Amino acid sequence: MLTVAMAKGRTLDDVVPLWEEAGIAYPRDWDESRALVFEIPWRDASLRYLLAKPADVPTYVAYGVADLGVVGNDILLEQEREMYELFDLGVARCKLCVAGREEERRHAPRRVATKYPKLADRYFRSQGHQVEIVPLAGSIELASVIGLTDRIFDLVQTGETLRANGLVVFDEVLDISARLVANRSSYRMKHAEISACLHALEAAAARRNGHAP
Ligand SMILES: Nc1ncnc2c1ncn2[C@@H]1O[C@H](COP(=O)(O)OP(=O)(O)OP(=O)(O)O)[C@@H](O)[C@H]1O
Ligand SMILES: O=P(O)(O)OC[C@H]1O[C@H](OP(=O)(O)OP(=O)(O)O)[C@H](O)[C@@H]1O
Repeated sequence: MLTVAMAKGRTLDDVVPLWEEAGIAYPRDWDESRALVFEIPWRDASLRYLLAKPADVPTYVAYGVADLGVVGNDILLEQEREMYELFDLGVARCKLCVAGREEERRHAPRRVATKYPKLADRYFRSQGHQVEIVPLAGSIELASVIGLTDRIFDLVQTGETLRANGLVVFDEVLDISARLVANRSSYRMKHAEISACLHALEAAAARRNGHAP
């Protein structure tokens, strides 16, 4: 049995087609169901999926209740838990950016709203700025719109949320995408099953990129 902690929401939506192309079994009804654990046979073993909030996926993997996890590198980098990152799935792509109101651009940053306090602090220090971090749980743009902060440090995909709120990107900091991660001891103890998953995903991703068997 291999247990996979999957980040629900946008990550899951983008990962499912790749899972399908890789031929890895998954429950077709996990969208409609309120259940959080699903078990399904795959090859000569079985896969158990845990549907978790993205920010909780590293916890399940680090504690070893999940052997594998699927989650964005934004969360992995912010949490820095001990685990192996096996593969960049290349989906659920977006960018971690610094943004704000255009008129703030010429002023040095002082206050920054974000869901990623550690990454934001590290980034602004690397730029020679010591800023006050204002941690928020969501709708980060609001902080800049109403002038609570002069910068936000947040994910941008289409740019629609920024445009709708009169904000602009000041700097693109990191490329984000969904990653396959493994618990360290699972990686040793369940190497064959994990490799089977990994190789199926690598082959599917290579076919997508047009260089593949
Ligand atoms: N446009 C995007 N905005 C936010 N996250 C994105 C975007 N595109 C991909 N992602 C990935 O999806 C993850 C967030 O997914 P999602 O927004 O479904 O969960 P959440 O932050 O827990 O939100 P909620 O609390 O609204 O359910 C991010 O960590 C990131 O890796
Ligand atoms: O560039 P876009 O395509 O507009 O996407 C970016 C927006 O999506 C995310 O928010 P989400 O919808 O997850 O809500 P949240 O801010 O409450 O987490 C992110 O935090 C941005 O606000």
